[in-house]
Amino acid sequence: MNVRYFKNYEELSRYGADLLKSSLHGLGEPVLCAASGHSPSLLYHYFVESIRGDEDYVQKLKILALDEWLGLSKGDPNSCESYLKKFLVDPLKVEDSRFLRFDSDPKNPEAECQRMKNIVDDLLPLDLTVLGIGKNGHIGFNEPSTSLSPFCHVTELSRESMQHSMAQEMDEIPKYGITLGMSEILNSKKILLLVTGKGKKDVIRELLDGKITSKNPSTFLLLKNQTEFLIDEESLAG
Ligand SMILES: O=C(O)[C@H](O)[C@@H](O)[C@H](O)[C@H](O)COP(=O)(O)O
Repeated sequence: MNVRYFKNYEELSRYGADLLKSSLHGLGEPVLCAASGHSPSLLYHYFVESIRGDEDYVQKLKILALDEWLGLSKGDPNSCESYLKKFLVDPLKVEDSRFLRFDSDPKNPEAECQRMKNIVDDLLPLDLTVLGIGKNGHIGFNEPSTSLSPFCHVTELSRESMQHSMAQEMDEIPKYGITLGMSEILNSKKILLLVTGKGKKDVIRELLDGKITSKNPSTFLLLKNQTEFLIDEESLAG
């Protein structure tokens, strides 16, 4: 288990951004699968700063959205699509065709899952996936349950997800999300799990205990040697 501890969010983000840059550098057409939310925001900022001038790198980069809130109208500022545009796609000027994301308001959500599954299948294995961890141990919108889904799927959001900071400004909080599944996430050459933020102490302890359980989906990352667990010590306190 590759665990690295940091004093705070700032140090974790700087380290993560360097790791992201060095892991993707030199690859033909690097695919970055990207979470939204608080955990990766500063990391994305440092990553963008470090590669902004490198046209060659940026032109080849593909950004794949990890998940999306279902039912938000197109362009909703609180969507994962808008978040990734703000933090990665726009500042790096990634071409629209290289930004692969879910439609937050599809007519047929199951067909949307299949569309994204086909896209992901063509990209596998993903070069690098950046994840945050939910207060209940979710990764993407793979919520704790008796069973987990391997591929893109529609998921009923947990109370913790509906109370997520991204949901607080929404006119109406969605009850469902759409997300890459566990197999697709684990089919990344490298994974960075960013462990930062309050209210996660218990799920982190469970993860560090080293047992795998669908009640804490993040523990499945223990199956993957190429996962780097970057832990902000403040998150262990509360
Ligand atoms: O936002 C996302 O793309 C993910 O669906 C979600 O799994 C998130 O990474 C965690 O809920 C942690 O969120 P914070 O980083 O905001 O604590």
